Amino acid sequence: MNQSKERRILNFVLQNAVRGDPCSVMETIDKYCSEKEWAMNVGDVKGVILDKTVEEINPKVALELGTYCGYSAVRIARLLKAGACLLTVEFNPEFAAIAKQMIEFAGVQDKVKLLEGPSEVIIPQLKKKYEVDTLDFVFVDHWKDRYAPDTILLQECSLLRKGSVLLADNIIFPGAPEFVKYIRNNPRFQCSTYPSYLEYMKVQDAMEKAVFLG
Ligand SMILES: O=C(CSCCNC(=O)c1cc(-c2ccc(F)cc2)cc(O)c1O)c1ccc(O)c(O)c1
Ligand SMILES: [Mg+2]
Repeated sequence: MNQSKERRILNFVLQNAVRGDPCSVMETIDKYCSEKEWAMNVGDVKGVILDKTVEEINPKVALELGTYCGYSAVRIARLLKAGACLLTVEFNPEFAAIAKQMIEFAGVQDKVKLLEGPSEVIIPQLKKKYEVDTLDFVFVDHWKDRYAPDTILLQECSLLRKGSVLLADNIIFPGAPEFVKYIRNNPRFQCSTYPSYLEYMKVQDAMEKAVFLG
């Protein structure tokens, strides 16, 4: 049976990156996806915006919606301080299996908990099943029509506290118009937009940062 693109990306990392070196894993994925096969990782350009946001917040508890191959989970986890953790949610079992191996190869598995299932099922479980109190940082990068409902769900589940930061990918391309309309018109969020480019392409994209005001 022919391999999936995600399996080809993982194999390229296993054969070319340095085990235990998150930067090597990120660089190797970026090399493959810019030279061989495009894939929907946040990538090296928007990745710098993600890095700066994580470094500014220095989260103890971070959530990622949309793991895919684990690129941004590795990117975020490498910046987490001792005792901090990233919970990352992936709906697709094939992607989750790839991401698990990618996270382990990068050596960040002790900081990352990969949760497999739909975000609308996982989010309501975070407090009781995964012992989360509130989230310091949320990277939103899953199905674009889930951004708004899941932001509402995070609030309904009391998972946000004054100062919690959401960072949403792809608000220009593919776009998340319902989310942008919801978050920018919501007085409980302080929003800022970071223009950038779609991963590995000369196509405009942007990230939206939203600080929950409580
Ligand atoms: O992860 C998923 C679904 S797949 C990843 C979503 N991401 C995208 O669709 C995505 C797409 C593009 C893109 C696609 C086609 C183009 F022509 C150009 C760009 C770029 C990105 O940066 C992306 O992030 C998930 C769904 C439900 C859950 O409940 C859950 O927990 C997880
Ligand atoms: Mg994305």
